[in-house]
Amino acid sequence: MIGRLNHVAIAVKDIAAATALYRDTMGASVSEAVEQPAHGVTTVFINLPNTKIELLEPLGENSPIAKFLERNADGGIHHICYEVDDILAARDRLKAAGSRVLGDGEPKIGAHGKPVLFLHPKDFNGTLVELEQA
Ligand SMILES: CC[C@@H](C(=O)O)C(=O)SCCNC(=O)CCNC(=O)[C@H](O)C(C)(C)COP(=O)(O)OP(=O)(O)OC[C@H]1O[C@@H](n2cnc3c(N)ncnc32)[C@H](O)[C@@H]1OP(=O)(O)O
Ligand SMILES: [Co+2]
Repeated sequence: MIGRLNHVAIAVKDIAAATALYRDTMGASVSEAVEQPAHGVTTVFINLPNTKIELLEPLGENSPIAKFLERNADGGIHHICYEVDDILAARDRLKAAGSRVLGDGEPKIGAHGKPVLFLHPKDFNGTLVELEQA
């Protein structure tokens, strides 16, 4: 069911500094910072030859990454995102298997303009999983 690795997300307190680190020190190609108010984060994508790194900085008062950054003061790997062909079919299969789909269970439009869903980290070996429709 799951396909390509779309991105690995890293939560950071200072996205400008993290972007400069990847661009200037690591020599990577980086996107502009984009506010994602529906998700409570600002994103920057680091484009690698085989996948992407998504930098996340909290946006607004109820950011879903705020507690994570309280617990991980230096930042850290926050989630991994797999592509699926049919997100509703994937959701229903996962729910039937007992996995918890976060939020109201309905896909939101993600950073790439495509539907996304999140799965509880406690159901996936301590890793928050995002699904994005390919
Ligand atoms: C830009 C759009 C999109 C894209 O297109 O790429 C994005 O990536 S948006 C990214 C941000 N959005 C989200 O993360 C949405 C889904 N997340 C959530 O609903 C919540 O963050 C959460 C995963 C339910 C966690 O909620 P929170 O209130 O922060 O923590 P809890 O105290 O409820 O945590 C319970 C339990 O889970 C552990 N945990 C929390 N976050 C993570 C994580 N990222 N990775 C691994 N484990 C995590 C936490 O430590 C708790 O464990 P215990 O202490 O053992 O109970
Ligand atoms: Co993501």
